[in-house]
Amino acid sequence: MSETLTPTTGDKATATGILLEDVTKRFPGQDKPAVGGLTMEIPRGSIVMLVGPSGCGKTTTLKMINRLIEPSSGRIILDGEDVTGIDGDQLRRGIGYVIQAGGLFPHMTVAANIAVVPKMLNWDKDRIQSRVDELLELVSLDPALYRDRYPKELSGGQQQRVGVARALAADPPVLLMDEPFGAVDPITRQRLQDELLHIQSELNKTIVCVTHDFDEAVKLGDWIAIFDEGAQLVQYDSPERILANPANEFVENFIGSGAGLKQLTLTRVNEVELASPITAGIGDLASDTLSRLQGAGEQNAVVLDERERPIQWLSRRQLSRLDRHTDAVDPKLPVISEQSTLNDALDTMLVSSTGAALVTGPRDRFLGLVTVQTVMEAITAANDAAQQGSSSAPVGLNSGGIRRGTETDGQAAVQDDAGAAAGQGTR
Ligand SMILES: Nc1ncnc2c1ncn2[C@@H]1O[C@H](COP(=O)(O)OP(=O)(O)OP(=O)(O)O)[C@@H](O)[C@H]1O
Repeated sequence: MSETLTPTTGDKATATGILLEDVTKRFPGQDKPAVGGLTMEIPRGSIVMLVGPSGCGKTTTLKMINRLIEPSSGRIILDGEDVTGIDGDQLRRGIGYVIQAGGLFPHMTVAANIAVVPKMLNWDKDRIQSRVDELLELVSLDPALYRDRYPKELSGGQQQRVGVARALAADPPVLLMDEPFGAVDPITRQRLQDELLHIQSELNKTIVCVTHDFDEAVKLGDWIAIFDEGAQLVQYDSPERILANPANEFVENFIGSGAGLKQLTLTRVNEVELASPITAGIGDLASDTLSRLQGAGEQNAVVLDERERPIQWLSRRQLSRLDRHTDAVDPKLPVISEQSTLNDALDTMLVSSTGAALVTGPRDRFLGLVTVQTVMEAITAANDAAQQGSSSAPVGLNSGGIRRGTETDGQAAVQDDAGAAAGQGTR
């Protein structure tokens, strides 16, 4: 393990999306550094969540990556290139940045907001226009409806989506997000999280995201960095291992109660096997559907519209009173996305008291059913995996903040916990 502990060579940096190397930030007039001697690998193509108490240095760490805040010392390396000294504006054009409530320019339309960076990069008009529409589709906003609106004509969730589209406009390899879903209601937040995961499964960006919400960190993060004051890394590991083996009492308190239930947040619906119920189309004879149900020994059938989206979920009894399936959409259908967590699935099932939820994929197409039974089996599997998981965590350590760190400081800190950060070794 020890050869992976000193990420100071060019080779190592190339394998890493982002590398913070012994980075310190001191603000004038503050006696302690906001970020003290932080060394941290952000693996390429992964989502790293930064969590920790208020004022511990999360945002400062994030903003040093795109140099909105200049480090007092240390180096920032992006895809193998030391960017600590390059022009900040140029650097930021290559890094997507999303802040709370989208941070949109109020006097510009949605399209103009998304086009800001492509314009700076001198893209031609047609290319910008088609990119804007493509991105609006990506974040699930109909371009024809939304491209000419102003931010104030959008809901909070829609503004946030446009913020994500804007950050992705020039297809940057790195996306920085500061409390991106902090300003929206819990249901919208869940949807936006699911969409981010959808987008990430397509685009595979290197994402660093600050959040106050530990559940959000567990849901979105490939890796979670838990900071204490001065951006001292207390633990940097997979959500599974942090939940199963919190490094110390600070982390335990941070996780809060219900670590067992939080395991449900670790598994997404697309990782479990879905059941395939009987389905029917609009206009089909209900009696046919009923006899197929009876033949299969099942109780409920799903009615799909012409684009294969679920619109009704009917029991034998409801079917027996029907002639043909109509196109009426049941607004109370227990539908979840394949990117939803099993926690979300269980919530949906409990509210609808059906013991199952309908799962949809891209463009809301019906994929199958997830049942309580599936959820229970997945919890057992997740627990087993957390106990056995062996992939090593990225490097993360502090050199000691105020006193500049030595090699020995850093190594001692990491060896503490099999590669996971354990800043307490140096404090
Ligand atoms: N521009 C600044 N000038 C002086 N001190 C600052 C400045 N920005 C941040 N700080 C201080 O640096 C420390 C870290 O702040 P930072 O915003 O990074 O914390 P955070 O973990 O993101 O907090 P929160 O969760 O509350 O957003 C805090 O003590 C803060 O007061």
